[in-house]
Amino acid sequence: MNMRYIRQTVLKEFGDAAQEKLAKAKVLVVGVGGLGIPVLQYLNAMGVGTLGLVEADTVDITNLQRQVLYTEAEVGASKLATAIEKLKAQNSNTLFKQYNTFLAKDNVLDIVSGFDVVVDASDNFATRYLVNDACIILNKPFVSGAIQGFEGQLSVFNYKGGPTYRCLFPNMPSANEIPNCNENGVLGVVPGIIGNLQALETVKLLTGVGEVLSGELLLFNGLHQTYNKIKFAAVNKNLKRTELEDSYGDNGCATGASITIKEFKELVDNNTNFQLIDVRTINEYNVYHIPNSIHIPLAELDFHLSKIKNNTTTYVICQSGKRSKIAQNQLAEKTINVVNVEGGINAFKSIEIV
Ligand SMILES: Nc1ncnc2c1ncn2[C@@H]1O[C@H](COP(=O)(O)OP(=O)(O)OP(=O)(O)O)[C@@H](O)[C@H]1O
Repeated sequence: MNMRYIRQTVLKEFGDAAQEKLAKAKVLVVGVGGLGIPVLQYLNAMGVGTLGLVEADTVDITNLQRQVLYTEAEVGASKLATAIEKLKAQNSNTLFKQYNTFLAKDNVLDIVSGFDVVVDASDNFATRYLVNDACIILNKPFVSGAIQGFEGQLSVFNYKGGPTYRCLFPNMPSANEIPNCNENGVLGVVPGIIGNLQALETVKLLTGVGEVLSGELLLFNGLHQTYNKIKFAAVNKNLKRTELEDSYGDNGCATGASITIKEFKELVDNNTNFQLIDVRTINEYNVYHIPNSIHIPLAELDFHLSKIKNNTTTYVICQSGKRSKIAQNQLAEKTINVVNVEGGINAFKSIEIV
């Protein structure tokens, strides 16, 4: 008998049988932020045998009000490395698989295939649809959580033939339907609540104890302390899929840091030491560019990675902010973290004139 887990194995509904199932389980957690941290801490504490972590972001000062695993001293450090170190100290029996990348179309099937369950703890639609579609192709359930403001949502998708994310939300919202993440506040404790509920659903799903929240969406409102459930049905055409979509757009605002044009302008005006990659075409670059920027057109990015030094903060800019976002995601897949300059040269020129 393993004393470590006695307080849960003593529960007659749980017992040694459920504990053994946890020990054999392999769970992939996508994103080690507000939701991913409580998910990982509890699954690790409770004895899930293998935990996979996908993350390529670094700790930001604005993360600390909700990402409670990280400390002030770790601002700027890799979330993945920092989290793994702490989780290993928490439970040395767990096998950790680390993926220092953002989950993307070209890596999702490889990564997800090694796990029994996926917990989506990311914060953007592109990743949610990607996880959903990969889980359908590979026939894996996934535990989904989402938060905004004082509210959160929770459901388990693709569980034993149950509805998928697309049965509830058939298509990815267009860019102008997605709120700007900078305006997207969240009360620190809310991801803690939803993340813990995701951990609970994962444990139930793995052990067969209790009822899994499949075909139902839990809506949590922190201001009124209400938990409502709505039921939804499977839509046949969404249950089968053999291929990913051609594109999942970019990963929204969450997959990499960005800087407002005002903040960026201050850096330029103060001659702060940084590296700026300009990913526009040569014509655009010749018309106007920020002094000392390094020109690498987006289409040639992969061939010029050696031009990007990794010992300084790197910003990436284009004309309006769209291509630079794509470049940022492309670089993130090569585990190169860059900061996107919001609004690009257009925005830079407009405040230069003011
Ligand atoms: N495709 C992805 N693959 C892996 N991790 C992802 C992916 N998309 C988002 N994430 C990660 O999920 C986490 C979500 O955390 P959270 O919602 O608390 O916000 P954040 O991105 O850390 O902060 P902010 O939104 O304030 O910039 C982030 O650490 C982010 O890097």
